[in-house]
Amino acid sequence: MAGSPVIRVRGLVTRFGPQTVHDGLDLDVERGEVLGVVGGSGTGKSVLLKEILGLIDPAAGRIELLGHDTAELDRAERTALQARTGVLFQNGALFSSMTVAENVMLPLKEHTDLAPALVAEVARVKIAMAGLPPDAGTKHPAQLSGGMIKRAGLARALALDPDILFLDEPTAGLDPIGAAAFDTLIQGLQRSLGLTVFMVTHDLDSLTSICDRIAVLVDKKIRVGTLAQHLADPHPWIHDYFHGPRGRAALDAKERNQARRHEEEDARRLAKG
Ligand SMILES: Nc1ncnc2c1ncn2[C@@H]1O[C@H](COP(=O)(O)OP(=O)(O)OP(=O)(O)O)[C@@H](O)[C@H]1O
Repeated sequence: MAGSPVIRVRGLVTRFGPQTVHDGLDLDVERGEVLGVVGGSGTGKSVLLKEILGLIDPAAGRIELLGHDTAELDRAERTALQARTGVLFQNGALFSSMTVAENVMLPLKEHTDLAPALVAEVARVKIAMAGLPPDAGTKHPAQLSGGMIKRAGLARALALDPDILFLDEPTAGLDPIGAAAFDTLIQGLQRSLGLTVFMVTHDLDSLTSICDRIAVLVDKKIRVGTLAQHLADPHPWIHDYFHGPRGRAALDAKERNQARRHEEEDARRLAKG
């Protein structure tokens, strides 16, 4: 994770009318890490994601994305930079009048000069990478389950081989098995593609199982740390979040998974003799 951060936020202030959402927020996201972003409802997680992407302008502060100060870019430069990111919005944000394949092809048509046959082929590969069956490409969003919509949105987010993947509540609305499968998929893609992942989530299982570090939005700022660091943080919201019943259950599950992995390693070692 050496080198300059792929996202660097300094002194961010966000206001909507009289409401101040962020007040002097700083954040560094390192290349190749999975950063989980948590915080109470309305603390500005989604707004932060949109500001980093250049979809909302902050009232003050500086945001650097992949080494570029986003405020200094003209429209074309901003669009080119956005093409190096992929976003999975909370509800998939698929275009309902288009098939899944057409949704995935859209960024390729807009941002590349690839021949139509190649565009279709790339879309087919991305749909498979997102864990969807081949026939999913011909379906419309209304014909898909919630989990399939997330995967289709993910396929579209991966269309342009992004450096950074932004996920807004990727497991919200999925059952625990579907959510765990989605986490595994994200982790596999992150490792094989070397992605940086910025993931807004309420899902403690995702935080404990796939995130390298966790950013907590409290008091209009961010505190970033490992799970162990947050567990030792006396801030009341952070303490309640990680030590509450849901936090405890997720940590127990993490410990059980670790114990199972150690057992598997031991069994493999014994089998080898
Ligand atoms: N375009 C907007 N105009 C005015 N206020 C907004 C706008 N977008 C967000 N807000 C306000 O900013 C605050 C932060 O919103 P945001 O959606 O980022 O919260 P969040 O932390 O993602 O919450 P949740 O976990 O409930 O999704 C909220 O009070 C919201 O009402």
